[in-house]
Amino acid sequence: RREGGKAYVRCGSRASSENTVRVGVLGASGYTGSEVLRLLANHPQFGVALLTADRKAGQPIASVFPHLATQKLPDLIAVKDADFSYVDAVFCCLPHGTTQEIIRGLPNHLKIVDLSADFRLRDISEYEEWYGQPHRAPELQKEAIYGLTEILREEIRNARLVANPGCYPTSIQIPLVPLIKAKLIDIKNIIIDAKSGVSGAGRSVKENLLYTEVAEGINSYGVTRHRHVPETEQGLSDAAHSKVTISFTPHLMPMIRGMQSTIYVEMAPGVSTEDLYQQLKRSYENEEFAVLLGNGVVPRTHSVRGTNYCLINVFPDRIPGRAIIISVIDNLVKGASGQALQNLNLMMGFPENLGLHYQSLFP
Ligand SMILES: NC(=O)C1=CN([C@@H]2O[C@H](COP(=O)(O)OP(=O)(O)OC[C@H]3O[C@@H](n4cnc5c(N)ncnc54)[C@H](OP(=O)(O)O)[C@@H]3O)[C@@H](O)[C@H]2O)C=CC1
Ligand SMILES: CC(=O)N[C@@H](CCC(=O)OP(=O)(O)O)C(=O)O
Repeated sequence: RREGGKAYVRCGSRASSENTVRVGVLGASGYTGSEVLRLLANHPQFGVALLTADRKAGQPIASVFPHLATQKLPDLIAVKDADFSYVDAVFCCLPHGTTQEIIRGLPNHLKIVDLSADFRLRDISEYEEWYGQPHRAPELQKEAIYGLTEILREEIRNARLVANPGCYPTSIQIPLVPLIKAKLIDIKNIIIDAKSGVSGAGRSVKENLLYTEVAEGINSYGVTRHRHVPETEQGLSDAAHSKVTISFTPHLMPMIRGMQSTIYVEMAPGVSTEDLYQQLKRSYENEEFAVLLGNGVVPRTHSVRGTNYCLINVFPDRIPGRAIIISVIDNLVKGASGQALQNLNLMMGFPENLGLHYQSLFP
């Protein structure tokens, strides 16, 4: 189909409609960009209008990602060559730093979901401290809404620019925000042991991501200092109306996708594990993608592969007064592209679950 002289391609196989939302994917040759395209293949309202890349600009997407050869998609072009006048919304799947420069140059009519960290931290000086670079679009930071859908749904609906959360902060905040709001846990005594699949680090070549260094081993990284700490503390502190501090250690696991956060908490005096469970049950009983397992079932990354679910459960610790919470997501879906699509659905006035009806690929 052509409009304004440009080809755009509707995803999926359903009949086209004049109301199709024309979506651009900036950074389509990366992991989160290609994951957006996988999800859009089943979206009834969004059509892909534009794909960009940097080094791979000029190539057909199928030569970068053969699994996308089954979809009719535009070729990858450089951002500078893109005509945004025929695009309604963009997923910005670009590296931190680069993103600010590119987003500040985009026209105002676009709805933007930014998957990078560039607009997640409200405090610009905190961004500059943790990301080690000046912020080049502080004026846009003021209008950005943090895209943790289950917590900030109403704000997201009216947003033009959504800062999609990081994968670790998503897996941590979904279980902890309701518990903190209800004052059920000690906000100075939260310990998080988190693990990620290697796709969490993106597709660009890095020595520590070679198969030889990732397979058959576990690598802790960012020990005592990881940039997801301020992001997570910002969200948890909002819930507490007071400064929350966390101990957080991420690990790189020899798996492609998936993320688990095992969270150790001290309960407030008189609070039981059952109270934590009941609070999460009340908070998420009407949520499609935040699911409390119950019955002592242990959440597994295998259960969320390719899905937008966050599976959670709560367990009593052997130490009285303490509890263990386990939360799993797919880092590329609820931790990135799936939550981004959930947010754009809301921003465009659609049900938030459109195009997100996936069960896990198991085994
Ligand atoms: N991977 C994950 O699980 C998650 C990632 N994120 C965030 O999402 C964003 C994208 O991540 P991911 O997809 O993993 O990254 P990748 O490294 O896989 O992809 C990056 C994309 O950006 C393009 N790009 C790189 N530099 C430039 C530039 N200077 N100008 C224009 N385009 C450029 C690349 O093009 P080319 O290939 O042609 O070089 C590629 O398409 C990052 O900010 C990341 O932190 C957020 C949550 C989870
Ligand atoms: C395994 C791995 O390296 N993971 C990345 C986190 C990916 C993510 O959520 O996000 P943002 O980069 O968008 O913040 C890391 O620890 O930096």
